[in-house]
Amino acid sequence: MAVFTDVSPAQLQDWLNHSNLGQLTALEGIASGIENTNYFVDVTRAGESHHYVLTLFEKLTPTELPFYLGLMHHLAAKGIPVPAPVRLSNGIFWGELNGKPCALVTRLQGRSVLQPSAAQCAAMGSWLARMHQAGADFALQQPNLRGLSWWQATAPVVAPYLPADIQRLLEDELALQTTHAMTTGYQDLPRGPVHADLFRDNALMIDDTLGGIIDFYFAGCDTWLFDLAVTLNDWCIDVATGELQAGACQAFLSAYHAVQPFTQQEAENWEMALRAAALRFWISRLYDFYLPRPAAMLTPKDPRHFERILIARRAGRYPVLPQS
Ligand SMILES: Nc1ncnc2c1ncn2[C@@H]1O[C@H](COP(=O)(O)OP(=O)(O)OP(=O)(O)O)[C@@H](O)[C@H]1O
Ligand SMILES: N[C@@H](CCO)C(=O)O
Repeated sequence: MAVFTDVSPAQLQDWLNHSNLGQLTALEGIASGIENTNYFVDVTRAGESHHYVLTLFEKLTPTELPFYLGLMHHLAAKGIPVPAPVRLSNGIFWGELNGKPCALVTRLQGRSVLQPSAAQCAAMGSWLARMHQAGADFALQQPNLRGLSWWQATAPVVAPYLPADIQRLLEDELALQTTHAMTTGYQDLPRGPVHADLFRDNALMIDDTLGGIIDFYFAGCDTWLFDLAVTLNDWCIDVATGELQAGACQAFLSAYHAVQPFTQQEAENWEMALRAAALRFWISRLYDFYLPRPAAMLTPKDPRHFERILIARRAGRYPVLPQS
């Protein structure tokens, strides 16, 4: 269930009228997703059909939206397949419905895949490199709001729920990541706007082609390597065992490298990036598991999945980055 806030056809038609966006022909709540309320919305305008997704932001505040929606607009304008936000009559990309900030974005084709093939991992790697390049001249700056400062603030909140040995793992990794973030090697890594939540469920595939990437609402400025690590940790595993698949890793990393070659410095920071990416989602899943939102009838995602991934990366189980 992911319609936290109901919108009636009459309410939406009234909202569309303010921006002359046309006549509503279909409105359907979307069941998946855990962060926001989403609807599929069809309208006709000047005799043509348009297919959109309406998102009501349940937690985000209007101060964060210009970065996310502006980045999607910037990437879409450069031909990167992402939902393009619709500009409203107020000249910006977001408005308000039922007391929640909201946005209308174009609906993309495709379906998410549970177990991507090597060809699909390659499509993902190439998309990610092109997105990093295309985002490099985006004018707005916003940090990754689920970055180091958030881990430092949230780890002590979830730690008391964990057995002592797992608490020690959490504290040790956080301390190492804190020290690592101060090294010049880390600070000089290529960086810019990154998606930062590029899991399989955020990619819509049409066979081996990428229809597009959705859900930019954790995007922020961070190292490209962090984005790569988040994506590899989710895309290149055998879903049944959680272990990395060599063929998928190779396809994903080679495709990225062919568009945006890896630097020596990225190779040196790779293990810590993979560990950071595992730590980030371990902490957020622990938080959602032990401190769930009161109104949300949701099954929390398994935090132990990322505890195991962190342990595997600390033990050296990861592929090397290709070098030219
Ligand atoms: N632009 C789009 N085009 C096509 N389908 C979309 C689009 N945006 C969202 N969807 C559909 O809506 C579903 C829920 O969207 P999304 O994953 O963004 O949910 P969320 O609650 O906002 O985020 P989260 O993934 O963090 O739970 C997606 O799985 C996808 O099926
Ligand atoms: N991708 C996140 C969910 C929120 O975006 C996870 O799997 O924990």
